[in-house]
Amino acid sequence: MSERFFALVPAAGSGSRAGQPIPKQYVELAGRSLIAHTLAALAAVPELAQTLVVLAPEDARFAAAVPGFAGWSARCGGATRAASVRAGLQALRERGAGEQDWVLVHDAARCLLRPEWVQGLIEACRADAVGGLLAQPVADTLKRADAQGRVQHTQDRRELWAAQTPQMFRLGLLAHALDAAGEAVTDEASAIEQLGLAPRLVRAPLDNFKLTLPEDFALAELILRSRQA
Ligand SMILES: Nc1ccn([C@@H]2O[C@H](COP(=O)(O)OP(=O)(O)OP(=O)(O)O)[C@@H](O)[C@H]2O)c(=O)n1
Ligand SMILES: C[C@](O)(CO)[C@H](O)COP(=O)(O)O
Repeated sequence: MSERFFALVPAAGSGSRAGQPIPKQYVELAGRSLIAHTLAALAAVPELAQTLVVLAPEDARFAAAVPGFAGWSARCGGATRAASVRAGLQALRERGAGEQDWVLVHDAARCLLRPEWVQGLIEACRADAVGGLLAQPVADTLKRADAQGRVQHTQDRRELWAAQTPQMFRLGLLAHALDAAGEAVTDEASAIEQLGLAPRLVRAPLDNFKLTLPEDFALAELILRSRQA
């Protein structure tokens, strides 16, 4: 069987930094839930065989937030993003995904995703021995701070990129990397790097940002509405 591409969407977080009354993935923006925007973008990527959403075990909102969702969901989320992704990889295996299939892990909370960015990542990485991720070269001048909030020094930014998602690796390699890395890694690429491998960086736009803080929601809504106009 030829290799396939699966999307894996961790959506089991609580959104503790977002200041919302419900988990941030279920907040409504421009007429539908944040996660519904994310899944609509993935559904428009023809290369993807299927999308699996990782939910918290106690999740009771998904079905109403994404009516008619045609992909897979599994209530196997863990205490950390890494644990949720590991459980999601196992859920993909149980649904027939193989160790050589590609998995594109994408945060539910990056709801401004566009299908063409995903296609660009796939094109750039499908022949790559390691895999890669969407990312953006850092544009601001970077300061390292001390505990009092005063500048210690200015960091050279020339080789620095901000990691985004999707992050795309073969299922078997990613599962092995995450098992070895433990809970502390904040993205898939970090786990792969710890194996001594170098994921490919694929340049992506700034508006693929992750909704994390309260002020991110108004900006995301503005962008989503401007796309509808
Ligand atoms: N235990 C966790 C933690 C996070 N995520 C998911 O990973 C993505 C990125 O994580 P983040 O932005 O940190 O989300 P939260 O953990 O929900 O936010 P916070 O850290 O502010 O609590 C989100 O789509 C989130 O739902 C997950 O599936 N399981
Ligand atoms: C995966 C990620 O979105 C890449 O930038 C990020 O590392 C998630 O970090 P968080 O602290 O779990 O939000």
